Amino acid sequence: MTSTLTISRLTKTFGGVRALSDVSLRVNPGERVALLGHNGAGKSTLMKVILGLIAPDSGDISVCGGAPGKAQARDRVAYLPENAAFHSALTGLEQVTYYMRLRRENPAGAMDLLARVGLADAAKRRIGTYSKGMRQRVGLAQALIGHPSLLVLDEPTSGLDPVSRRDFYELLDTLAAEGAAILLSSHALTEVEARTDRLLILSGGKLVAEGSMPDLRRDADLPVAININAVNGYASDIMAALPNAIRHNGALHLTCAQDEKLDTLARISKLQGKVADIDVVPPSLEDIYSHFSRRDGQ
Ligand SMILES: Nc1ncnc2c1ncn2[C@@H]1O[C@H](COP(=O)(O)OP(=O)(O)OP(=O)(O)O)[C@@H](O)[C@H]1O
Repeated sequence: MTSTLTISRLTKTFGGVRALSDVSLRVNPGERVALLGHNGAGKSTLMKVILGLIAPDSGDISVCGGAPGKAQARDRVAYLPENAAFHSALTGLEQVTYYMRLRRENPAGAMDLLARVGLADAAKRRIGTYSKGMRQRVGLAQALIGHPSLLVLDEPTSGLDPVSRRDFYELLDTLAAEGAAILLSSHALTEVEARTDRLLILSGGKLVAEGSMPDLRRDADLPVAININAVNGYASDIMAALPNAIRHNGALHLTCAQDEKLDTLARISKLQGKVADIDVVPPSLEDIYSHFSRRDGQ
């Protein structure tokens, strides 16, 4: 399959700051890919390079088969900035109509685009009266002009309520099912885990991890926590059988490597009658993300 976006060994330096260092990645048609990373990790710089707004120092990049910023790429790429600004006196319909004209598209399709993002009823209201979620939808309608093959979305759901977020991702699902490639940056781990196909983690300008959440969980290989509630009077017996266990707030806790989990559970099950209950707590998304996005000194 030909990738919609192919980046190979991309490097970008600002003065002495290495914003991107040897970054390689692909995004295929129909794929929803999340770009994660701490503040200053290089996400916006990567998006600006993809859009052709800034030139890399070195590396190769192909956007929809063309060079970033050139006509072939620009015709097929859409960008939604985190805080898209609109003229508050224009209606949603006027805004989208105006941008359709700029892109030499037939403006008769403006209402259909607004309907697609759930703004048909508010299309003739001034944007100044719209909520943040509604303004974000205008931005998305604008981004959808001309059926883009690649959508680059900078924190598209920040500030949206849960229902607006769900609607937003449902629309992205439809676009991906139609073949669009989607690259979105986000700090909302739970939502991107559920709603994207693949995660890319940038840290200090380097791509430090890539894959689905199960892939990252396996690669991180973080310890599993096990909490044990002892039957009254048996905590010491359990601690003697499980030397790694520590007592905290009346419960017993231990951690073990992923590949020791079944052995550890087998040892606990032999303590039947002494154990009232156990909880097995896998590493959280935040643990896995912090593991990969750790910076020096943090
Ligand atoms: N025009 C510029 N001049 C100098 N340094 C810059 C410039 N643009 C970005 N940088 C630096 O490059 C690094 C990456 O910045 P970038 O904005 O790409 O990070 P980010 O991951 O988008 O961060 P955030 O989540 O805060 O938006 C940072 O150290 C930033 O200060």
